Amino acid sequence: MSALLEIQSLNKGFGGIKASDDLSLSVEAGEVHAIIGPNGAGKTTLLSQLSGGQKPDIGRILFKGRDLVPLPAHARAHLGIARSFQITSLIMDMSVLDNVALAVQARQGHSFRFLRAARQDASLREGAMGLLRRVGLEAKAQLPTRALSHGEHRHMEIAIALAGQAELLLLDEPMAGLGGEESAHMVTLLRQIKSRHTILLVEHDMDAVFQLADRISVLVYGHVIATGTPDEIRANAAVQHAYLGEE
Ligand SMILES: Nc1ncnc2c1ncn2[C@@H]1O[C@H](COP(=O)(O)OP(=O)(O)OP(=O)(O)O)[C@@H](O)[C@H]1O
Repeated sequence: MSALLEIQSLNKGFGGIKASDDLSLSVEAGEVHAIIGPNGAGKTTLLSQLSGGQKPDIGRILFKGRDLVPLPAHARAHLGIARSFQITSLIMDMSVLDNVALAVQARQGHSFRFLRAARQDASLREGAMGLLRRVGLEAKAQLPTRALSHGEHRHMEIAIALAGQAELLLLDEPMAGLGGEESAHMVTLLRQIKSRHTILLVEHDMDAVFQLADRISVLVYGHVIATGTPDEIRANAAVQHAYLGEE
């Protein structure tokens, strides 16, 4: 494996708070790399710096050797990085299919998102149906989005993140708010996705993290205190002290 993403000495402060503190880690092509850490450890701030929502004060983010820091969010998306949001971006009054078709259209580089065009364009609809099939929502394509459960909305968000065929998916708490059965469905879905995409996963659900991750990095006060396989992280005394011991 080779490093697809190399994060080098990121620093990001908010007033006196160091949200990223000399943060370095690498994500290998093909792996699921989970970021765990207590509330306020800087996980969301890290994702924002990767997707382009925020700029680091200092540091480099190399994606396939190219520094992303000077690039705006849309340029990073164009290079093959997609982020799914903790806060849903779905349009509830639209059908499931239309939501995903718009995402396919947007990722094809159209600067405006016209619903009418998305509805009439067979290739967009077929692309969107293919994505809905991948996340198990094909049968619900014509329903209004608001008719779906919270768990199904999270699956839709994964379909939207997949619309751009990104090489690297940044997933922000995909398990948030899901019940037991819904979480199990999401784990199964992410396992399937894993074969075709590299995934950086921020997640509080430790069962899901330990089932899915090839490697885990533990963030505490903006700094990576350990990176390793799930077994290595479980056995790491500093991690147990800083985080897992609290569970
Ligand atoms: N825009 C901001 N302005 C000021 N402080 C901020 C801002 N964004 C984040 N912070 C602070 O930076 C630190 C890291 O926040 P961040 O949301 O990245 O943590 P997190 O690990 O994602 O937390 P959680 O697990 O609760 O989602 C926290 O102390 C937070 O209060």
